[in-house]
Amino acid sequence: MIMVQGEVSGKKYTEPFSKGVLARSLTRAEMDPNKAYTFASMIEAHLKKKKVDLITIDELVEVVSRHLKEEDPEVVEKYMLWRRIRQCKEPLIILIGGASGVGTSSIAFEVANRLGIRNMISTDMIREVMRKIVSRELLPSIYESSYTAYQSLRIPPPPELDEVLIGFRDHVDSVSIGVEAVIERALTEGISIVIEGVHIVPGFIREDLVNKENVAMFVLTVSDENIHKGRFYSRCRQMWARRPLKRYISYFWAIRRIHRYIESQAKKHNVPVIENIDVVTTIDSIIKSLTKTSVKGGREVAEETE
Ligand SMILES: Nc1ncnc2c1ncn2[C@@H]1O[C@H](COP(=O)(O)OP(=O)(O)O)[C@@H](O)[C@H]1O
Ligand SMILES: O=C(O)[C@@H](COP(=O)(O)O)OP(=O)(O)O
Repeated sequence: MIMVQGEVSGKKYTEPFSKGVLARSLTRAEMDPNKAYTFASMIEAHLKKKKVDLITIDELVEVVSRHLKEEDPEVVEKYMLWRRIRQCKEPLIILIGGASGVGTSSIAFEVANRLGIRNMISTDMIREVMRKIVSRELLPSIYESSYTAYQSLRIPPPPELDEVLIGFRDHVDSVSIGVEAVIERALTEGISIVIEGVHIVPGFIREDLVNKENVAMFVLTVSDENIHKGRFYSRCRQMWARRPLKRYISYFWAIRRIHRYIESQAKKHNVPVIENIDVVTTIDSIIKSLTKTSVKGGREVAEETE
């Protein structure tokens, strides 16, 4: 049997070589699942032929990338990027924001999947919990949607100010307290997590949290209004969708204003803005950006995920 030796927090461990585990990491680098399994079997055969009975993870990665270079040069680049992110000692907290409908939940799911992160929460859920704790009288804006929050303002803003944005800011300001609590808990427990939704707005979450090396924020945009509108149609087509299309379409004008505001906040706070047209391109830019910024130095693995 071939044993693989890894290291967690300075402690060495060994486990049997698994074609399934290797194949899964290759599919995360976008290799076709069937091909990934065949490739993993080929690596196993190669190690057996070389009479290897113990191999370190680093050596295994070297063997895999050497063979991958011949097989599929594109996958090797993605595989190495994925490895670098996994080599971070700290938990990874990924925040994905954007106006309703730009694709934060779809992209968060894909990113979590690609990185093997098992925890994901939407800010809508955080808001829902907060609604059970705080009364409507005390905090009326969180009982609204982000794009209708302006209707709950107790004192109408002066006419020169945009009431939609005043309402939105109020709404996000409150939900951000819940978002901060989730980030703090994840940091304390050492849990990697993806948090997504319209309440992830640059400038609203405490700086001491967002400035941490292992906390990364992204803002998604869809510049073309028609494409953005189309996303509501595609979302509501799903059989289980319970969100009324009419509501999003009738407030689409407000959602677009919020879209512009979130984008401007991202630019002001140097948060990467990613145009979410093609899912694969969006995910690739998030993963690339993560290796450049939040995972500085490529440190030793905290294998939470496998
Ligand atoms: N890059 C993309 N290309 C095509 N459709 C997308 C893309 N991102 C999201 N969608 C689709 O757009 C709709 C809205 O996406 P969703 O993730 O629910 O948005 P949000 O969570 O930001 O409101 C869904 O039907 C989703 O499948
Ligand atoms: O407040 C909001 O803008 C949306 C955000 O949800 P997503 O569209 O981003 O999933 O929630 P709603 O109140 O419509 O359920």
